[in-house]
Amino acid sequence: MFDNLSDKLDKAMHVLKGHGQITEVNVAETLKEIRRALVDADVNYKIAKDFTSTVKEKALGQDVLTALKPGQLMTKLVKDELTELMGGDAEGINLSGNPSVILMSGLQGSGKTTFSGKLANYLKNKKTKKPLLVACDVYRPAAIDQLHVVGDQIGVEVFSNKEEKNPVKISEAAIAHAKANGFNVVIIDTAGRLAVDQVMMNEIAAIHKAIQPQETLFVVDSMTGQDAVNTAKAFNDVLNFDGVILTKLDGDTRGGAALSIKTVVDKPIKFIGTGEKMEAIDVFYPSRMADRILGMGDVVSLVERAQEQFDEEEARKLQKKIAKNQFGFDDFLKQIQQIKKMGNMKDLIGMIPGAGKVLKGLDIDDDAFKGIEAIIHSMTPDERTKPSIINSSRKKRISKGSGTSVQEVNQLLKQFDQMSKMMKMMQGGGGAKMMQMMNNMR
Ligand SMILES: Nc1nc2c(ncn2[C@@H]2O[C@H](COP(=O)(O)OP(=O)(O)OP(=O)(O)O)[C@@H](O)[C@H]2O)c(=O)[nH]1
Repeated sequence: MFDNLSDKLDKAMHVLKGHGQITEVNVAETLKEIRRALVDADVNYKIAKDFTSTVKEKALGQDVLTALKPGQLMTKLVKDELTELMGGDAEGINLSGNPSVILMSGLQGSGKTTFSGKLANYLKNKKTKKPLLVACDVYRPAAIDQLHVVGDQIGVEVFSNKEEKNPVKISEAAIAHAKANGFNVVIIDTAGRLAVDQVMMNEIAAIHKAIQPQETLFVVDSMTGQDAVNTAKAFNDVLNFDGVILTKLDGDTRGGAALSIKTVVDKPIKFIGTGEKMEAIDVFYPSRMADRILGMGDVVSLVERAQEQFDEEEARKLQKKIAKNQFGFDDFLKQIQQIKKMGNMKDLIGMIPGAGKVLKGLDIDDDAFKGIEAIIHSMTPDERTKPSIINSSRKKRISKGSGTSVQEVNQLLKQFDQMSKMMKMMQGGGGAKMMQMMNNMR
């Protein structure tokens, strides 16, 4: 996420390294670099210029006796300003209505339908709501089918009517259906167009006026950079929406949309989409995002994700297995699946402070566990519970079955063996011995 920007900001801070204090001269060069980094990330020039002016004012106004070194001070000031630029405090969505009606707006392909599903899934699982999804695209039957596929996937009912060509009527009927059937949130997915046009704007304005939603959200593809900001402005002029959803932040986006939208439309970014899966949705926290941009990671989100996946019952079972020396490849596979549920590898690594810098240039596969999983899947149940029986002919068979080399199979077996020993030791509290083992593994 925002790798280029992070890199450039890091270099900009470097200018101050070795200087005892911030002066007009050394700060000027750093600020020039910061401005350039922001403009390169597709941030509007005026926003970038205002940004550096504020940082400069604050930097020169700081007490010279501050305990922070100039580089650290500048990083803190930039972090604070980035947070401010992206919206200050995190803002939730309004769920006060009964039902609460949420209207989705945005261009075709921005990720409206996918996000409607993600939001329904999030509200159902994390907020114990009973959501109803509504398909209001009266032009493309395929869009209605797509929402049904999403609904089936997450176990949420979808309201649609392919015969009705008036989206206002569909929305009203859906709300009546929700009231009669105990749904407390209604998420309306509307039709998008390839570009902003009057017909689409009139249509969504009419829906908006008729149903008076508690929350109108504008969904935008963050990969579209400055265009994202222009589209946001056009929609906001008509709808006066409540919040922005930035999708596809998992891609190679430069970050400009995230950094400029709040200033242009003065509406908060509420959620971000970080993948195609239904779980790839995150509440947007400006301060955590600023940390990530500055390469400081986002440990809070990482721990939260781990906690979400943590199952106490499973953990207890696992502990018992480890104690009895019964931890096998099936358990290992389960652990991998849990990690995978936390998000893609690139995203997770980006949350570890400093990791981005250390692993720079390394091509981390989205599915880094593919090879390991293939190897385990090629093992027999017996081999999974008693890896010690895997002799050389079995290794050959496993490598063939998984499309890997015998060397890779060997490597996994060795790592698994060391890991099992380490786990056993952790149970027994053999600290020093474990350190020795970790050193060996390295
Ligand atoms: N990588 C990634 N892909 C996404 C994300 N959100 C949506 N997509 C993909 O983007 C494409 C378009 O998403 P849709 O949800 O169909 O977009 P839409 O706005 O509903 O488009 P229409 O229904 O045609 O108006 C699909 O292939 C999605 O899988 C995201 O956060 N990350």
